[in-house]
Amino acid sequence: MSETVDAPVILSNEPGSFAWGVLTERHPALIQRVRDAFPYGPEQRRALDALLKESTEGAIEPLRQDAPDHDQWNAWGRDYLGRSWLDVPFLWSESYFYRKLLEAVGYFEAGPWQGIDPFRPFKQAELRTEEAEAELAALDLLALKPVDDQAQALLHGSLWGNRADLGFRMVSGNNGESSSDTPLVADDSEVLWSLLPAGRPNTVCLVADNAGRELVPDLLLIDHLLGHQHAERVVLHVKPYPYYVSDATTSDVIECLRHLKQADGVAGVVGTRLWAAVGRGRLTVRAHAFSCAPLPYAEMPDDLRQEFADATLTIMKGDLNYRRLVGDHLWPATASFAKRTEYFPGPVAALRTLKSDVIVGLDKRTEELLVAAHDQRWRTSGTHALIQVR
Ligand SMILES: O=P(O)(O)OC[C@@]1(O)O[C@H](CO)[C@@H](O)[C@@H]1O
Repeated sequence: MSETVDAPVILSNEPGSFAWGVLTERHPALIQRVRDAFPYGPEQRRALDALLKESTEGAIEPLRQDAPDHDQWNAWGRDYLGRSWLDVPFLWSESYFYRKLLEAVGYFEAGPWQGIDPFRPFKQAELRTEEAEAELAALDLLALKPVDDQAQALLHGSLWGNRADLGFRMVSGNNGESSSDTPLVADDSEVLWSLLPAGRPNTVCLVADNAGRELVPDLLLIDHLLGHQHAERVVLHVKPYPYYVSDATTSDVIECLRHLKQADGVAGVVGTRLWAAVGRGRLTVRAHAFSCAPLPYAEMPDDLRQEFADATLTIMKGDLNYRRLVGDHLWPATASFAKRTEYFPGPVAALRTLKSDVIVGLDKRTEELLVAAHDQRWRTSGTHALIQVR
């Protein structure tokens, strides 16, 4: 099979497949959770029920005529509206589901529910778990270690933080604990550090994934990059609106910074430093509309392309960003990461735990060992992780 031409686009219509499970099990469970988490009135409850019915039994319907992005989604969905949710590309249907969930709860509509993040209670609870507290307390000990060890630990903290994804944990039963003793299936961390020599005017774009227990370690890594002159400036890309359950928005960044700032010990010092870095423009938060587009990064608009082109390194966090980076296709696992990302306008690194079928850049031996030990579950179970750089 020619890796660049023929790898099939992932759909959700194969019973038992990962994508099928997301649409038929994960999404209904999420609707129920959101319904239970807020005292929604009859209008929102009816709309949530309608979304459940539509997404499990019906055909894909357009957004409300008065939705601000109605025309945009109609254009993106030209080939998909009216079809079964299971029969269209998984990346598109999953992204559209989150957009429709916001419509159901009145997120964009003038009125009392406007701007209320339906996932906020779950994100908030995340920050206050015992494990999250322990992770912050561990910074006091880490600060005593050699700087290189700190750097590697913070990189791994950010990487494994990606396992703390609420959508994933709702169904897998995974408790979000780190598997950081599992060897990475690909590890280009040396290349990553070599791209960020200290003392140069480097700009790093970090394209965030989840809030809470992923965003906190991302911020800790950013503080290290700034503090040890690996970056003069960091641009933190977040979602312009709630998405994929726990994806970070600007509000989540503020919440995490406040949380850090109020913590004891080193965590509190880091929080104060990051707060000041935002004030000085060394850390910028960016919420580009394309971050919530149902499209691969290969189709990014020119302004975003220019931003990534200008960066010394772009770090893509998480599974969804990985799917968008390499394309949501069933590539052979040994397909080249460099080739899949050659369109990207600058150096790019992926930090991701494996939570969907997409994977490239493995060597044959690694793939064989993974298949022998775990059948195909290693691709989606979140027990494995990678750092890939081009
Ligand atoms: O991007 P993230 O948070 O790492 O992962 C998102 C995720 O949990 O959601 C999708 C299924 O709902 C999959 O792409 C992936 O497993």
